[in-house]
Amino acid sequence: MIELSNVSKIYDSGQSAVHALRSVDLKVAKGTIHGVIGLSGAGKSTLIRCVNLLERPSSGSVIVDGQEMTRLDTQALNRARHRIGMIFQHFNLLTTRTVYANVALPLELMGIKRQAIKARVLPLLDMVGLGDKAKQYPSQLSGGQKQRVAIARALASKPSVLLCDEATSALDPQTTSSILELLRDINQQLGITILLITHEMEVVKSICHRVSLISNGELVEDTEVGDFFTAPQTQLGRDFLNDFLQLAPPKELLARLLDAPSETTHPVVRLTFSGDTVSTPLISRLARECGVDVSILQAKVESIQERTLGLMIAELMGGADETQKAMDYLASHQLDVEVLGHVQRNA
Ligand SMILES: Nc1ncnc2c1ncn2[C@@H]1O[C@H](COP(=O)(O)OP(=O)(O)OP(=O)(O)O)[C@@H](O)[C@H]1O
Repeated sequence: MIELSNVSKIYDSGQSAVHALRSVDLKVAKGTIHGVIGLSGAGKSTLIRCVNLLERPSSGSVIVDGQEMTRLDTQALNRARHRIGMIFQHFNLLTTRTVYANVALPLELMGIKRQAIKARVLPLLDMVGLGDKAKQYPSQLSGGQKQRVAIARALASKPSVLLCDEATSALDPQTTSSILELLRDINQQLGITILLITHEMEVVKSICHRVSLISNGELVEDTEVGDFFTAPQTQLGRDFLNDFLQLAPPKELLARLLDAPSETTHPVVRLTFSGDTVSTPLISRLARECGVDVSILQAKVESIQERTLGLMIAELMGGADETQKAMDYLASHQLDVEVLGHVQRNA
């Protein structure tokens, strides 16, 4: 549905060039919700704007719905953009137009007749839950309602793709959930493919099927959401996950964490359980079968879509042989084990 191949974008702002995207390959399957997550300045907005050519890539290919976007002339590009709706963080509504007139605008620009516009706009307003707000102006609406108007406007030209540029970043958590629910309904009921960018893991967790992680203009992970939450492949992915789960070692522990083991230290590990391992009594077996004591420093269980994820930070207390046996035991039970460091015994 959307296929970016080898896309690079360099902003040449006179004195210095900024490499905002570096050889990005991205495929978004038809009918899916695909999230792109990354830190500020990573290149998320540039990436999503390259899909409808609001930004023209410096090189590479952008195919949407079978069409190579970079080769279209202005008229053909305008037509192609009718099939690609977009919503923004700050809604971008026209303040002097009513809700109805905002949603009608793209249809007016397409030269559609008044009656046909009415027949399209009113059901759209009903769909986004604003059937009674047609005559109001944006200034009379809440942030969530404004985003609903923007969604209705984006859907007016019956797009097959919806691009969401930080669509919930300006909203409070409750309003965010209701907008995400609306996006999920649009995906499921209308079969619209959604590409969204966000810096919030909650957004990815709530509605995305697949997620890509962007760092410094490069896509560094591209995976199913369940896999990203249970076994991120990069340190940045792990940092996002830990921030989201708020499962970082306590400051007091960090202060005494040593990089290298010695005869007088115990390892401190972060264990990630997923699938069947969540419900297996591994820790008590670990103690029994390997002869170590396990001191649990932090633990959490999360539901990520259909999957359950357990996380734990624990100190494995025992002699060198016992702790090695314990590490082998954990590894053999498909747990993700990360050694965070080592602490002095009895410290
Ligand atoms: N028009 C521009 N001219 C020059 N540099 C730009 C332009 N737009 C973006 N950049 C630079 O490109 C890089 C990527 O920016 P981009 O806005 O795509 O990142 P982002 O991940 O969306 O960030 P944020 O989450 O803060 O919006 C940044 O270094 C940014 O300063």
